[in-house]
Amino acid sequence: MTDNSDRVKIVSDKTLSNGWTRLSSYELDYTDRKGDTHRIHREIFHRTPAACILLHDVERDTVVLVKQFRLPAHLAGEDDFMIEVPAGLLDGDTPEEAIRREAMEETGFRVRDVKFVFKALMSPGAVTEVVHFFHAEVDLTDRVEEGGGLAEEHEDIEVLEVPLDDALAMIEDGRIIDAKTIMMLQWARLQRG
Ligand SMILES: Nc1nc2c(ncn2[C@@H]2O[C@H](COP(=O)(O)OP(=O)(O)O[C@H]3O[C@H](CO)[C@@H](O)[C@H](O)[C@@H]3O)[C@@H](O)[C@H]2O)c(=O)[nH]1
Ligand SMILES: [Mg+2]
Repeated sequence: MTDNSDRVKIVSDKTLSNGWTRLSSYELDYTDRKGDTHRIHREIFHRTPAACILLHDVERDTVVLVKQFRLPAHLAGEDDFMIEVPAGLLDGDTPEEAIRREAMEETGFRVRDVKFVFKALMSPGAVTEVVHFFHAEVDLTDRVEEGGGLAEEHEDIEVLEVPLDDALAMIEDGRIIDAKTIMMLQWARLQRG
């Protein structure tokens, strides 16, 4: 990693809103590649880290997806119910602990061996969220609970088992528009060779 920290000096950080997610307004002095320093203003959402997982039944070549209401999709004029890979916030756990917990809560699948694949910033211009991506092989005996999400959190999650090829087709026809889900399904396609 290149250390460019001497090119960035945070001048001020003002909290504009401090609800579920903190939104802050920054002033920073940024020194560009030519060596000129500029005062820049940025508004940033301080999102905590998250994890997601592709649960793949290799034998049947199916993947486990979840479908749930997403207000931002509704507001953007897209289908309110998004089809995604299981995901959740780390809530202070390690990424691996968190994704085992979320897989169980959302899908009822017990995850045995889990493989870290990559991590990604999903909206690096404005959002601090880092998502850790995992993969696990599952079979029918791993579905030990119903899933569906936490009732006390008003999660209302439908669990889908979809052939990988059908899920890939759902990217093409626009039924899957969630970035982390598209990334994981494309990754699975590449693994298959
Ligand atoms: N009170 C309150 N609760 C919220 C709010 N936003 C979310 N929640 C609750 O916080 C929990 C978040 O559920 P998780 O399963 O931990 O996260 P997620 O919503 O699935 O988020 C994942 O996918 C998102 C969309 O791709 C990502 O944005 C997110 O970082 C993560 O990867 C849910 O119970 C939801 O009700 C809010 O503004 N206020
Ligand atoms: Mg979730």
